[in-house]
Amino acid sequence: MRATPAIPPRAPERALLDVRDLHITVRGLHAVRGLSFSVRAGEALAVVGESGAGKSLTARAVLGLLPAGTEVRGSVRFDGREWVGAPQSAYRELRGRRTAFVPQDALSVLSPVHTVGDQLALAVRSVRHGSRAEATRAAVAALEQVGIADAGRRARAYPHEFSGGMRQRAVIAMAVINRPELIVADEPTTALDPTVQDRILHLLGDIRKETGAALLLVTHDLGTVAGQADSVLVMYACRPVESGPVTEVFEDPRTPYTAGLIASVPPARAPRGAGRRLPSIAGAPPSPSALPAGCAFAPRCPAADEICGTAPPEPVAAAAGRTAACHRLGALPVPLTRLFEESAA
Ligand SMILES: Nc1ncnc2c1ncn2[C@@H]1O[C@H](COP(=O)(O)OP(=O)(O)OP(=O)(O)O)[C@@H](O)[C@H]1O
Repeated sequence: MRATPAIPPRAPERALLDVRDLHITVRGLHAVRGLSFSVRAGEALAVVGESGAGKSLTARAVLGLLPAGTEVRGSVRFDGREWVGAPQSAYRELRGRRTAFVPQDALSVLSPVHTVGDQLALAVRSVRHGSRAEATRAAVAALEQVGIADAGRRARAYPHEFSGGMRQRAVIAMAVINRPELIVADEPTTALDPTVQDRILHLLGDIRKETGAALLLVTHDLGTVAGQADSVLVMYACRPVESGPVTEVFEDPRTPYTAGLIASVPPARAPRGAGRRLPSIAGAPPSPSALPAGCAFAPRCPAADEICGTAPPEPVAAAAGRTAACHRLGALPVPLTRLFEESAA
């Protein structure tokens, strides 16, 4: 039975961030199509999917950081206020005060000509009254909070004098220094050495819990989601595929795409690539400019049927607090991850 509407109704309990039927068109490319999700105060939501799914555009749309010439339709409400169509001046007020952005590349937000401490102090003074000395003390304390040793001295260094991991720590310090209610992090560790990635992700998770901020975390790596997020939203080729609490989605994925992503996550304790060959999803996602008429995952899906070529599946309620978009819901093998383990054998 498919009685559930395609656009889920607004959450009864008011969400801090509530996105409904978001569409983003960038330079004529319809790159995000009908995305709905919400994040409650203090909650961490991970948005996961392969390259080109539309994750970064979604994260940037929330903060009004989209490139010029981008068209946004739908609704993005932060604390009940509608932001789609708001002027940039309003977004500037929101960013840094109530929300913060952690990008992939720290150098895109740190200025090369000011010391790290001065930049942090400036961030403090842009929203709080107080003396220069107080702002500098807050900057040093924030660097200590993100685990930078000898923070007083380091605050006087320039970004290029920091390692990549330290720069990303400084960006996290900058993001949390004004105690935002929402942190949006777009692949915050992708640019880093793999040995540093886990530490930075854990730092972000710990800091978020300490400050009580909500987190919207964009990642292509489902393996990082388990310890860092409460809920997950899986995207594929511009559209939502599945959403729900992380533990439930991991234990019991409802769509073949999510199952394929889970099957290819290395076992938690094994070093990456060690042991058995991990099954992966054959093929690559389609380009957003050439999506098939039906389900965009059908050409790669071991469970695809004729119905899958008819139209893109709409997300429907799959269980309490969960949605799934698949024409074959209810007619799929259990557990779904077997689909991919068998195809890799
Ligand atoms: N400034 C832009 N100009 C033109 N096309 C863009 C622009 N930004 C994104 N796109 C296109 O929109 C689609 C979605 O991009 P987005 O960056 O949101 O994907 P993603 O899921 O974050 O993938 P990745 O992990 O590779 O960043 C892609 O096809 C991308 O090429």
